[in-house]
Amino acid sequence: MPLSDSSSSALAPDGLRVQKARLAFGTRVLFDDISLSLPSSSWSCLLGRSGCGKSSLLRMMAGLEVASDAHLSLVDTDDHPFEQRIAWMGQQDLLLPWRRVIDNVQLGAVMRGERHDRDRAMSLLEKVGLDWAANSYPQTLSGGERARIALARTLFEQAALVLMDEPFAALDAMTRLDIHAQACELLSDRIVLMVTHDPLEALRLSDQLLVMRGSPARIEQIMPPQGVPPRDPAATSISHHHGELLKALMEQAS
Ligand SMILES: Nc1ncnc2c1ncn2[C@@H]1O[C@H](COP(=O)(O)OP(=O)(O)OP(=O)(O)O)[C@@H](O)[C@H]1O
Repeated sequence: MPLSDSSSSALAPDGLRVQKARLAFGTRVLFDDISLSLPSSSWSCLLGRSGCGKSSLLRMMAGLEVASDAHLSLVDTDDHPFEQRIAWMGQQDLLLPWRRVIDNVQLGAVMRGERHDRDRAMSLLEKVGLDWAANSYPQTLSGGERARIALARTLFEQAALVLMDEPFAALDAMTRLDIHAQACELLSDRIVLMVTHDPLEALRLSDQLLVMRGSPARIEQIMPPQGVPPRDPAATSISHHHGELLKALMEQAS
């Protein structure tokens, strides 16, 4: 069975751009006039020091209220506002403990009062290797299994843009490597922007490596290692880039 969920391909734009992003809390300007391009079918990782505004930028892209002085525009390659559904995956899996796994996968549709699509939810559970757990409750599953259910739920949304805020941070290193490979394949036809604190994760997954730094912050692109994600974490190119990336993260932008 092919892993990627082709039902979303028709929704995918050629690319997206964030324009004129600004965030200030009173006189503290976190960023101003930030622009960012997200190519189609690409995975971008956003890194930066704690508190520079990464999660806030993601939340603003998701259309969430962050501050009164916060705005950006999210447009497609024809400069039209991007108004399709956006999927969100965060560090907390937010699975409802009183609902079975299969119902958690379909939660978005349930909340919107849409028709349930049990077959599709089941097929996504199969893709993440958890069809056997469809009728279980989330608390009976491991952290890694719960993360894969959250991934299936994200895929169920059929959103062209997937925003991820440290979705794998709570997982142990080996589980993280497994889920990287699966997420990379399953989300290959989406535009993914992921905030992470883990340089290795970013080097493994990124088509586009973005570092947010400075005050007010700006976003700089760093060349990702050669090869197609998910890259082998033991590859020498990864260890070489790891040092470079850490250096970039530690440097204070002028
Ligand atoms: N409502 C608020 N009022 C004032 N300051 C706020 C508010 N919400 C967030 N901030 C500040 O904005 C800054 C950016 O927060 P944000 O969570 O976006 O940073 P981050 O780069 O994602 O950090 P981390 O990597 O630690 O998660 C932080 O210094 C935070 O304290």
